[in-house]
Amino acid sequence: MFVQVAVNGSRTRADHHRVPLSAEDIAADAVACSEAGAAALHIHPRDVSGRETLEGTVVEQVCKAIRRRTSLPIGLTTELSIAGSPARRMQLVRQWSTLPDYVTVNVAEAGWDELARWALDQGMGVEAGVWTVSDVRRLALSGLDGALTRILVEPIDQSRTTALATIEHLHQALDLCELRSPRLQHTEDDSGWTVVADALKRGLQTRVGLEDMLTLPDGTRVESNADLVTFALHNDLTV
Ligand SMILES: C[C@H](N)CC(=O)CC(=O)O
Repeated sequence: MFVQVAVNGSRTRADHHRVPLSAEDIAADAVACSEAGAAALHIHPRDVSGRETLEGTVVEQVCKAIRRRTSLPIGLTTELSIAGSPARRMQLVRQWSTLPDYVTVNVAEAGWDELARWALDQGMGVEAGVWTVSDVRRLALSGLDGALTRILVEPIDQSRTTALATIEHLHQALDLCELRSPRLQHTEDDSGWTVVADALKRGLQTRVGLEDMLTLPDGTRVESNADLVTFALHNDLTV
């Protein structure tokens, strides 16, 4: 079972007191998640004030702090809202001197394909996030499928029922377009565990973490990212 952990996203300490923000906190969290059985990381680097950033100095600190302590593959966000514009995003990532193992690229965002091709040219992996059937078509037309680390199937801001319907449409479109990259399925908040359970039923990779959910399926608040990983790996969510 492949469970990635999204340790922080845009969450703040007001959301959860143990959201890791500094490079050292993220590295310590990564170690705990690795020991709990996580297969890979998804991280939003933060500056000293805790704000999300794609600045090269912070990316370097985060990657180096993690690699000093664990060999878990490191994935970084490239969310457009963090950089502000596609041009600024490219300017920032081109300054990275230490590279993560892969980046997440949202196909709905302007400039996604230039960013994905640049990342592949640098030897990084690319996770391509698809939110709609239009994203799937765009991804198919790009011809990037064979080069991707995985496709992220991500219904955004949807109720449980709507999320499951969207997922079904996304998989049908991916099949129709014959996109063969491994699929990881996840979403956030109330629908998070429903979508994880559906991923496991389908035999797909999935993702948990404080970015995606702050509670267990029964509403109990979790203490840490490692608790979420442990729960996903040691409970039969498919029943
Ligand atoms: C909508 C999701 N938060 C997208 C995600 O988790 C990947 C990313 O950082 O770009």
